[in-house]
Amino acid sequence: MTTSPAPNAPYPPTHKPPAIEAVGLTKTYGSGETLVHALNGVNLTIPAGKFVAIMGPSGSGKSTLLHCLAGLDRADQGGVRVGGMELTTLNDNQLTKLRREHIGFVFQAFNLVPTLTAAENIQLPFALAGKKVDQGWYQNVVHNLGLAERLSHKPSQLSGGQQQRVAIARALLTRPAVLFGDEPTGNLDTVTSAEVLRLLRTSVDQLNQTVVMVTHDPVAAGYADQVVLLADGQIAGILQHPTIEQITQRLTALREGAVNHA
Ligand SMILES: Nc1ncnc2c1ncn2[C@@H]1O[C@H](COP(=O)(O)OP(=O)(O)OP(=O)(O)O)[C@@H](O)[C@H]1O
Repeated sequence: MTTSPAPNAPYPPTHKPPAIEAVGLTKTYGSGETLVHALNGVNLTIPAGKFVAIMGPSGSGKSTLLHCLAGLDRADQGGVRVGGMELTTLNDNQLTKLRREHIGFVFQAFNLVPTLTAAENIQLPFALAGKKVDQGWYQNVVHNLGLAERLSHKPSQLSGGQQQRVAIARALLTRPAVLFGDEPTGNLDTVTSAEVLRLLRTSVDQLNQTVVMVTHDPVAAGYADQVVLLADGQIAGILQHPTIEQITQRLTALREGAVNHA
């Protein structure tokens, strides 16, 4: 016989609070005839220690959602909690501090400092904050991302994939509550892109990182545990461990829907 837990029973020891909880997010741009509902009541929970891809037709609100979740932009209405911290009530200085200390970013452009070595780039946020790097964690990250042999190289001496690995290592070094990627493989060829996606996967599987990535590429999204589909600023579906074919099918249907609505 199975019994239900008491209503206020503590979570089982394996339960982790979600990495992100967004409730009722709305964001509009413009007014009158040019009014656009970029986000139109988005409710989304992202579990900790998972790899999540955000997909949808062009203009569906992916970047707006990512920016609101990452504290880079503010929603007009609704709440966002990241790692248990409520973002919406923070002022600009508090938000900047939270982003610096608790949130990691990887963009399409690698954003490395050309005059610094890979090691210096990875440790730059700590140098700027005057904080000491946890050497054990640094070695762990560098080892897991396969960068040990490249640490004294400058960005110009590294391939695109290696530069993105340095950017990922830099983001992971602060042990962010969430690592956000905005088209992190958008500038990479297919082979290098696969290498970077495998490493993001490794950061989830080996380092217990939560990764949230916007991508247009069903192959990239195929590395994720969960694909969140957006259409017209709303959640249009969530796919758990989808195949590339399933992702492509759903995206095609959403794009056709978007064209029919236009
Ligand atoms: N700063 C802005 N001013 C006015 N409209 C904006 C602004 N930013 C975004 N929008 C509009 O909000 C909607 C959602 O934009 P968003 O960039 O989030 O979509 P997206 O899904 O990331 O698109 P894409 O895949 O083309 O990058 C679009 O209609 C866009 O034109």
